[in-house]
Amino acid sequence: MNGSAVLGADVPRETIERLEVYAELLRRWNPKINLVSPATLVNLWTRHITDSLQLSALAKAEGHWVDLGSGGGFPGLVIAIANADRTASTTTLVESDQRKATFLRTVIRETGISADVIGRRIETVQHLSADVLTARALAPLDMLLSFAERHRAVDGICLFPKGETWAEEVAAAEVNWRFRYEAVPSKTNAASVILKIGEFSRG
Ligand SMILES: C[S@@+](CC[C@H](N)C(=O)[O-])C[C@H]1O[C@@H](n2cnc3c(N)ncnc32)[C@H](O)[C@@H]1O
Repeated sequence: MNGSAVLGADVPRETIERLEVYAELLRRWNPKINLVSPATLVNLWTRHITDSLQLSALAKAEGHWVDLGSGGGFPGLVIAIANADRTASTTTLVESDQRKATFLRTVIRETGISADVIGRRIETVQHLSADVLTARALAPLDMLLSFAERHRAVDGICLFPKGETWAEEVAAAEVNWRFRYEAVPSKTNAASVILKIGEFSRG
């Protein structure tokens, strides 16, 4: 299946072409470094690419987008590709596994986009001043908020895709944090949501 068949007319041709380059590289590298579960490759365009792309509609493109624990690039690299032609948008991907960081840099080079890859642990990276902070399948919400406390800009927002146990994660995080959230229904999985969190504090 190719990108235009899944994404449709709303997505610019240049974006689809870059995503197709990315998808091809991912299929080639995956047997060596397991970027995504091999069983999900058959649904790569919905399970990973569309799942990531839906986040770009939930915040303004301008500003600094930071994706933590990017792995094979979901959602951060897909968002960087979607925002590639917007000059006021920058992207940083944080991934401590050096082979995966090398993969991310390869996709950035081959697609001709610009994005920074930091190949270190989130806890050791200097404040990144993220206007939009994303992380998928990285850690429970309680820990994600600790990471966000370190890296979010004043007035920055968090977008965290979460699966069917999202309400339990919210309840567990409320033990240590005060926050309001919006649970935006996922377009790719009826049981999943994207947690959108603005202000939060320890409490
Ligand atoms: C389960 S994978 C998810 C990858 C990707 N976000 C996705 O949804 O496909 C988690 C990734 O986070 C990275 N990671 C875990 N802890 C990290 C840390 N403290 N700092 C930086 N990267 C980390 C791992 O190396 C791994 O690639």
